[in-house]
Amino acid sequence: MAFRLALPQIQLVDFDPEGVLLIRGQAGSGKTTVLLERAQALLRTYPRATVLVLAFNEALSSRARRTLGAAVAEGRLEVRTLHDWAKTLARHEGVQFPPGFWADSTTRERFLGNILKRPSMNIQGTRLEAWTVSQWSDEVEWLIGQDIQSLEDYLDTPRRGRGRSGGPGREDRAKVWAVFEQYRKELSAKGKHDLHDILGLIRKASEQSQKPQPQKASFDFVLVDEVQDLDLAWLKAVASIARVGTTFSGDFAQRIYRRHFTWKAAGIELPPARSRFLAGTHRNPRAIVALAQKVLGEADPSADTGFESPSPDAMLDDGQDHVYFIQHPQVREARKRALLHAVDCWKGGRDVVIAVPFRRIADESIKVLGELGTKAGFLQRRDLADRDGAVLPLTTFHQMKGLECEDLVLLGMEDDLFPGWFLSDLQGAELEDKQAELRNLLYMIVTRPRRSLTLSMGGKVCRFL
Ligand SMILES: Nc1ncnc2c1ncn2[C@@H]1O[C@H](COP(=O)(O)OP(=O)(O)OP(=O)(O)O)[C@@H](O)[C@H]1O
Repeated sequence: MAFRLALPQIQLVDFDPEGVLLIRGQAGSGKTTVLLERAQALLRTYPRATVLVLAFNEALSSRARRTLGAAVAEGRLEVRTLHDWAKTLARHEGVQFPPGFWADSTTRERFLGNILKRPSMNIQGTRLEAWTVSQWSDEVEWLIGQDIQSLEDYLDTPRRGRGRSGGPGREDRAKVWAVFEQYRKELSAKGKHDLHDILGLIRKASEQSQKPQPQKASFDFVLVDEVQDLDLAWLKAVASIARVGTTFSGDFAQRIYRRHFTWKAAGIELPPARSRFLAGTHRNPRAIVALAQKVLGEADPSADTGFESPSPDAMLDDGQDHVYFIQHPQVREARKRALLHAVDCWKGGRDVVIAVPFRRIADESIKVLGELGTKAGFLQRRDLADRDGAVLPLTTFHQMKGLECEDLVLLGMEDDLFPGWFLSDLQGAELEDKQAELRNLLYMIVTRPRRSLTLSMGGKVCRFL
């Protein structure tokens, strides 16, 4: 590590290893750094302990592996995504994964589409008839994510959490439940498993091993990054792994998916003394933090999870302006200028990333860059985390979660595109929920760069800026 940890960070690295610790903090405050340092400190203190680091996705597990290289190589510590861990566990217990085992959202929608055509589902003539397959798929994902096991549970579960306000009324839930049960039955009959259903997979492994806790399910210490984006069912799965202590880190202002949990519902005791906040940023210059604060506005993503807005203290400040707006009445021209700026940075050997709200804009931009003689590529997952400058990287906002770069260029900051495109057809509480989620997404993405942020927009500027 090229720097010394600050005192509040050291205190969290060394914080009592037994029980639960939650490390909260604003973007760039060093949550992941502290989490990974803590994993190493635990190994130093308890050389025979088993340690599992759960990263949110492949890009972040790649970052963690790089930092924890030696311990991973020696087999003293495992770094996995939650999905990967559940899969390894299930495989160890003899669960088979034949081709086509996983039902992703496209497969889920196909199954649901077929089920919904059947008159026996009794949807005709109800409000549910107006639902799109993608709304059905969202509701199924919510049922899985909240670990709802019966119609009674479904009727009793409050519609809490962002993105849930528009759920079906009580009178329609029995019908939704029938569709959900049918989906599960048909999926199982075809030997498939819903990709979102991690807890279900672990339960399958338990049944197979005929033990309450399958072998290899436990580690002495578990450290979980980006906890804000876990679903309740995932958190329940995680909560049962550690024999001694679990450390979570996360920032609820960066919750960018429609998922929700409460610690209590997951069976996790979290006394206030064990929920610690890291203030300040070690990543962003002052101008970027100021913009990030504006983006977040008055948002309160979740009162029960202890959100705090970014602090103006401890920002990096070298007296320069690091936020650039590229505005032009024509979107195409604004984008071209922003792309040329990115090319300049890239040719100057800087670690620049271009991020866009939709894949389509990335593909169009790669074409434009090709015409300008620059080799650009769409990168995601590990390729993005391990980028080496061979191509000028483009990616979507979500892919940059937990990552950082030197310079960031954002395309598509026109209001009718971001957030407008995502909000069409929404009203009332659902509209507000979605807006809040997109604010978080924009907050996350604008806080990625260490040096400069460039935003391109043609026409009306994104309302969050
Ligand atoms: N004490 C420190 N001194 C200097 N740099 C630091 C310090 N702590 C962390 N950093 C650096 O600051 C950056 C942000 O750290 P990190 O990614 O751990 O923050 P985070 O809170 O997890 O961020 P985010 O929530 O935005 O993903 C990294 O480049 C990290 O190396």
